Order: sequence, then structure tokens, then C-alpha cells
Amino acid sequence: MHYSILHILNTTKTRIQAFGPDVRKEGPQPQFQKRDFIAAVAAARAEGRVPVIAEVKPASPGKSFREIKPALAAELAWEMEEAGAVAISVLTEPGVFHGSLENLKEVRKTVCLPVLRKDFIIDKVQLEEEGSDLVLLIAGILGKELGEFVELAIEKGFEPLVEVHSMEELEFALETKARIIGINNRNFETLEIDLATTEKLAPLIREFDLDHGTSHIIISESGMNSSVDVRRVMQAGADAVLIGSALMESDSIFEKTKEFVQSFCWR
Ligand SMILES: O=P(O)(O)OC[C@@H](O)[C@@H](O)c1c[nH]c2ccccc12
Repeated sequence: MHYSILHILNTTKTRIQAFGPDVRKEGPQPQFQKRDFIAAVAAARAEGRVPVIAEVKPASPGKSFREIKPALAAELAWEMEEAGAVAISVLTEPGVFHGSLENLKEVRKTVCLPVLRKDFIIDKVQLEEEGSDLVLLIAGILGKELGEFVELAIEKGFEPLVEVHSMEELEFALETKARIIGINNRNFETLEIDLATTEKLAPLIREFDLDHGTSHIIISESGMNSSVDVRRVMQAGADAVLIGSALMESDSIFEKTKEFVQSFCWR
């Protein structure tokens, strides 16, 4: 695994041990009505929009985009929503990605869209932290514990998005109750991007669904910069895309989100 990911896992562990989950500091959070991501994807598709999960991402390993405090996070998310995004992803990992739970809460308060918590969930105690509709669970990090984390997330009212990068991880993911599978085009070992990852794995999910009478939502994640990239992964069978860097690097979050939203025609 890339050194920066190992670093994140270590610091996340230390942080949980030192402080506990946010919920312990703040007391129980008010229960809120969850927003239905699967319905939002269906609605976008019916309207001819590409379901784009737009990500509020202050930094990534070795790269800093901009400092994002809660007020700016909310402003960016609002632009993404106005431009037709189907959901907002908010980085909450504070070390390498410079994210925060405060950003997540402010975004959730501002927009009407479902919100995904983008973090490295390695301890069940993190699922006590409220604030999002969906939660990311990374198959390559959770390994054999993935199924348990998926069930606990569902029990806590989250929609789990299980992220995979290889056939082995996909097999694990398909054994769980997760309805949403994210195919990460970025390799965590090398941080290299290859959109062919979606072309390789998406058909396997479709095949599994046909054989088992199930239906998964497939999200292609990472490394898309243009409408050409989006068309490529949609043609490979993705139902939705997750985009961060290209939005953060653009001059207009609104225009760039719109470009992705309009980049593929369903008919
Ligand atoms: O910035 P990109 O290349 O558009 O990628 C977005 C998203 O897929 C990426 O941020 C991501 C995918 N899986 C993760 C897990 C943790 C943190 C971040 C991520």
C-alpha cells in the first residue's frame, strides 16, 4: 500500500484512540431523515442527466487544491447542486486530504442532495459519527471484515458504498449486502489511474446481477477529467461517476460540474 495511505490508517487509528468519535465529544446528534441516493440516481437518469457525485476535496496525496473551511465547502456544494450533481461527496479525513466532519455537516445543512462521507473507516466507532447519508467502505482496507462493516453501516442508517479496485475485492463486495459498488480507477499501491479498471470490473457486476437476480449501482471513481472520460466509463457500464480533482482544479465548479452532467446521452 502507498506510504501515504499507510500513514492515513495509522493517524486515523491514533485519532480514534485519543479522542473517540466526534459523537462522544458532542453528545448524541439529532436524528435526521436520510436522503435516498438510489432514487436520486434514477431521477437523474430519467431526466437525461449523468449521475455525477461531485466531491469537495481540499487535497489528495502529494497535492493541495485549496484550503476548504465549512463555509466554502457549503458554497462549492451548492454550486455542484445547482449544476445538476446527483450527490455530494465530502472528504472528512483530516491528515492527508485536509477534510473535516465540520465540512460534511455544513454541506449537508446547505444542500438537498444525498451526501457521502469520504473517509478511511477502519473502526466501528466511526460509524457512530452522524452527518452523512452514505458512507464509504474500502474493501482493500477492511478485507474479511467488510461484510460486518456493511451490516453495521446499514443498521446505523447509512447507505454503504463499497469501493473495490480488483477482482478479488469485487468478489468480497458482492458477498455483502451493499447495493452500491464503487470501482476505483486509482490504484492505492501506486496512485496510478487507469479507466480500464471500470471496463474490466463493471461487466462482472452486471453478469453477477443477471445470475443472482440482484441489481447493484455501479459508480466509476477517480481520474476523470473530461466528458470523453465520463462517456468512456458510462459506456463500460457505470451508472454514475465520482469526480473530485477535475472540479477542484477548474475555474468554475458550476460550469465543470455541468459539463460532466451533460456529457453522456442515455438514448
Ligand atoms: O479526484 P479524483 O481523481 O476525481 O477522485 C475522486 C475520488 O474518487 C477519490 O477522491 C477517492 C476515491 N476513493 C477514495 C478513498 C479515500 C479518499 C479519496 C478517495
